[in-house]
Amino acid sequence: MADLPDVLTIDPLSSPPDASVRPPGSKSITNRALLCAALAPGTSTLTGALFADDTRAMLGAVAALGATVDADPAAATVTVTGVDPRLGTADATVDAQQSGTTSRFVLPAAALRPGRTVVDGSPQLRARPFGPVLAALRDAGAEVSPGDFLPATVRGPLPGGPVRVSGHISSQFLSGLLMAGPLMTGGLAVELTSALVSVPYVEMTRAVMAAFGVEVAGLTVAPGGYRATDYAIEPDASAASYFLGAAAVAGGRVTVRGLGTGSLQGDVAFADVLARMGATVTRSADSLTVSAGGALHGVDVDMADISDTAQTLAAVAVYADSPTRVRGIGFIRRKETDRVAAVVTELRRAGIDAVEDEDGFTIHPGRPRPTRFATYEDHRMAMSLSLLGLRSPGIEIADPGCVAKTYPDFFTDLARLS
Ligand SMILES: O=C(O)C1=C[C@@H](OP(=O)(O)O)[C@@H](O)[C@H](O)C1
Ligand SMILES: C=C(OP(=O)(O)O)C(=O)O
Repeated sequence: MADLPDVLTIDPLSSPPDASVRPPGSKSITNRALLCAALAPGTSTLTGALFADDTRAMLGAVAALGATVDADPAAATVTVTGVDPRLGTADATVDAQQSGTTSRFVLPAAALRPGRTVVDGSPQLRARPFGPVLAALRDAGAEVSPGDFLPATVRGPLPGGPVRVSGHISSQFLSGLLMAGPLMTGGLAVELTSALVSVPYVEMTRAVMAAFGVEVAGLTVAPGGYRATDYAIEPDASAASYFLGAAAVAGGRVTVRGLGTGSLQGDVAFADVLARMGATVTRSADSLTVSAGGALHGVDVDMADISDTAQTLAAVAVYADSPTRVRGIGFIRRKETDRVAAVVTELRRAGIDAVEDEDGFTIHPGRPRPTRFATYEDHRMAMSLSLLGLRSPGIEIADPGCVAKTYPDFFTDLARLS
């Protein structure tokens, strides 16, 4: 990662972008593939992997579970030799840093180990919810420390069987349980006790598990095991939203290479939201292009399935010709920060009429004034608000280094649009 200053000024583009970009590997796919590979006897090679704080946290986590990892960041490749966690009797600790996926995915896998595993993370992660996955692991027969937050200690064996878990806070609890499912003695049958958010991420879990030889039928996994494989990871679709958003904001064209019609990532649907606003979207087997030139119109959209792109849309909505209402995302108040409050507060700081409600926000178009944006230790605040700087002068991003969570070279890649 390039050295970043404490505050970064974003220079407006001198002309509309006409660019082709390939963001780094998907965080979500990398962290699933790392875990499945770590649970598979034999050696798997992952290509196109993301190297960022969240995936380094998972690399550390799978090593703590006993897997052998050999990472080559320059080649975006990781070789993983898996182990059967049910043989792991030594005590272990996992530092999940700020990573929701690492922590929520590794807890069920760690609970397969007869040794004790302590899972902890940053103060930010300690404030995020863990109650549903910890309760489900207690249901499934693991020994789990009391409480609903990190640090948490888990210990197997994990008999499995029927478990109940909520879906309305995060889909990551369900994904984590499913991935440990084949190694639970009795397999796993999950019953959701509330409506699931972020649904495409559970489809992604099924797809990655299938690539490693495990089928999920509905929410049921039979006892069995993973098979080591070589696995290619697509570029990150949430990261791509900033470049597609840039095309919309600056009235140009951006192609994202590597995100084709067969993408496993729900966030590619962000392009469809831009299409509803008036942009043109073109898809091929291995790319996604957004071009914009005319007026952008506000939309009323439920983003419960693609909530990592809600802040991107908030930035784009500033330049539309009518208000944009985003619904269905109350649960993003418990991500890296309260993202609803944070994005509304920052846009208001720039003089934009932005209004929050319990379930989302409304952005009224306007002309942002020169502003130093706070970023709340949230990579997506930094990346999305930087889009305003591509069109409006005097936009500064405080603590730009927070993008290291998922996209260390984001600002270098953004500068390539000019
Ligand atoms: O499973 C995943 O890889 C993710 C699921 C989503 O979280 P929630 O299910 O908590 O909404 C998303 O916001 C996160 O960035 C990654
Ligand atoms: C919510 C996010 O991450 P996580 O939940 O994996 O920490 C994100 O990357 O926007």
